[in-house]
Amino acid sequence: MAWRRFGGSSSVGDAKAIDVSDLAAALGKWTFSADELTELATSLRRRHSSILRLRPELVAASLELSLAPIEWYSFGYRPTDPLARPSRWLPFAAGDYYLQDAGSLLALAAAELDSQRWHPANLVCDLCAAPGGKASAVAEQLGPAGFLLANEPIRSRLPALVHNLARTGSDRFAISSRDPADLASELPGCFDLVLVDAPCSGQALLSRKRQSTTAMQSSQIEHSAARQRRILSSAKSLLRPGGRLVYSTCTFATAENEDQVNWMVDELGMTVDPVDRLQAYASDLAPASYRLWPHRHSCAGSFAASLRRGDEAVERRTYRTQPSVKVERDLRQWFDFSDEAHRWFGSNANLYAIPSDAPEWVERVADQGCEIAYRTGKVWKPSHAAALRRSGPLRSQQAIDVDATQARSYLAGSPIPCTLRGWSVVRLHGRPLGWIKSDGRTGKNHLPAASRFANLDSGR
Ligand SMILES: C[S@@+](CC[C@H](N)C(=O)[O-])C[C@H]1O[C@@H](n2cnc3c(N)ncnc32)[C@H](O)[C@@H]1O
Repeated sequence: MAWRRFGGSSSVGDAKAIDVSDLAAALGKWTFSADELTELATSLRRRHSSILRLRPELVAASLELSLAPIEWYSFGYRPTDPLARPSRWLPFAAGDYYLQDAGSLLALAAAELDSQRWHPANLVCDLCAAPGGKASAVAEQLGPAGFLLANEPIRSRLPALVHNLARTGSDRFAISSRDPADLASELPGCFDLVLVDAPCSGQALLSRKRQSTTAMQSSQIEHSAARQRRILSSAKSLLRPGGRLVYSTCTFATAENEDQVNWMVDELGMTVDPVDRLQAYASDLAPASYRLWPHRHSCAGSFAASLRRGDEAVERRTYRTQPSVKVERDLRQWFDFSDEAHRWFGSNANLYAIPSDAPEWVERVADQGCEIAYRTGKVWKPSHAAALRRSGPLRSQQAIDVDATQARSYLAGSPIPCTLRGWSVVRLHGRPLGWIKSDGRTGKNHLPAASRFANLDSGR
């Protein structure tokens, strides 16, 4: 599985100069003064450092890092030192935070994940989920009865999604890889909240050097806008009456942003649902629409909007829970499978667990969930995701606690001393890091190569 790393460099990029008139045309109906347009063009050549999105249960002060809060999202923090490399800090390897562009937090703020209005029992679909920047934030905020379906149609993008969801330690998610229209015909009216973080022309990615200036071309913008409308129609069908849709992009073109909001109101009959505390970022071109700009907000830039499906009746299907797959005997050595709290699905190569109160339809559409075990040849092994789980009776029966020095050594891939025999989870101050298998003296390191951290700073 590929682990997506988000670097924290703040150096000035060497991206090609951006033609100001091309930029003005690409913005569409949005207008800036000549000076501000030049400022924006300059800012698009600058790389903005990633920020930290903390686990909701953590208090920033407990990390003993020098951080300043992000204004638009309560769990977002920026290192005060612009040269800081938070991807090299031990708390990152231990799963205390996710690194992403501050602009990505706008959609989370629009979904009100960090507010009193968030409902932990929500059924959520992230329709365009990889690599999981938003899906992982949702998974961390779900409580009993809540569930996330993270959908990503491009299969090659699934490993990063799988990995980032595993890092949350939650089991309240499943992963599908369907075209949105297929999913909508399988699961009409099933969700309280659908996130559409749409594929787009990606003009904001210019500053992260993950997009070329073709992002400015009208053909690219029109192509993206047409695809977004198809996805949005499906997203509406997935919502229950009154359910919420949060639409977001990382591009500046109004054709892919405010125009789409107006289209959803006019053509799909949706209503807008303003987010009061985002008023400072409100767009004048459509209601309940918010923007961040690289030259104003020290991020790559983003757009988010909040809408609701009307109360019209939706014909819901009934689903029957599929019987759990039979759990083989050798899996019982690590976990208690006798509990009624879980359902199991998978194949004879991978076993996934979901809480037994997860929606009945999960096994119909899911390819993966929280992986508990996988088989190589005839031998079952416990999965890395199972070690990282932070709740529930499926926790390993055995764990060993290590200090920061041992944790760094383990995370770099080294064996560690362990007097327990067999499989144990290695923990740092209660945070699970991964598996070892010990002969009673030395614990062999079972961290997947993609989850190792060879260059952690020693002081943090
Ligand atoms: C902006 S990215 C999503 C980022 C993700 N939400 C996050 O926060 O990490 C858009 C995603 O949509 C996926 N995608 C591409 N075509 C799609 C389609 N027709 N329907 C749904 N998603 C699509 C892309 O593969 C990509 O992973």
